[in-house]
Amino acid sequence: MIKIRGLHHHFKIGKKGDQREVPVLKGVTLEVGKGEIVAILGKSGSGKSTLLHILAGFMLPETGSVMVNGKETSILKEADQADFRLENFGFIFQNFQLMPGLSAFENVELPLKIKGMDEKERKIKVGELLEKVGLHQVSGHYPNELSGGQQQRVSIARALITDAPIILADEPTGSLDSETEKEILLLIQSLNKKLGLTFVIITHDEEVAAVADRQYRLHDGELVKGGQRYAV
Ligand SMILES: Nc1ncnc2c1ncn2[C@@H]1O[C@H](COP(=O)(O)OP(=O)(O)OP(=O)(O)O)[C@@H](O)[C@H]1O
Repeated sequence: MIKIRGLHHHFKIGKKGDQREVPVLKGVTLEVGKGEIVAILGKSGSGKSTLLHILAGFMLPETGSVMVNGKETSILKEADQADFRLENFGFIFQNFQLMPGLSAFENVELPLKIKGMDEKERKIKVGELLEKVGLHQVSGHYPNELSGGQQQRVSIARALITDAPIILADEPTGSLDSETEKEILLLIQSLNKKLGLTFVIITHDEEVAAVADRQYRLHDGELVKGGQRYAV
């Protein structure tokens, strides 16, 4: 499903004329199969977000190859990247990134509107998904009327609504207390099992990474394998 080969990336820092190159990824190779949960651990600044941004096509790698569903994404044109991303990836962020002026229902509905799905079909699809993630009773609430865990459930539903097969999660429980973290990790595990979704989770938290089938650690620009799965 995902095949990353020999990924190198550096950033240039400092003022023009006095710039320094900082290597962040130094030959990252990773394969993720359909229906797997893979966690990428790493300290702050180790390059986790950089790797995720390259995987999602927000950034081009300096060298290396990123294949998603058999397609080399680094050669796609910018407009095609956006379509490819919408079709293949759903995103979950630490700070939820919900639209404050839209209800839970409308936040989840938005990607379908963008895709041009008709209203009747949208209402049915969103209603079913909100039920699956346990939010049907608060579907009319605005983000500021929801708890952190409920907001993250909305953002998970929004990530799933377009039927993208791969969910990229960036510190998905980073803003939540430990009880709510467990709930969200259980939801991720159950969606993985029931819907066969593939998850790539980046985190600095060992407990979050422990829900994954495989864990890797980004260290000195390279991925090191380690860790074992446990049930929450
Ligand atoms: N646009 C940029 N320009 C210059 N340097 C950058 C840029 N983006 C990231 N970096 C540097 O690259 C390194 C990796 O950053 P990255 O955000 O990928 O790390 P991270 O592991 O996701 O960190 P965190 O856990 O704190 O979010 C850091 O040293 C950072 O300062």
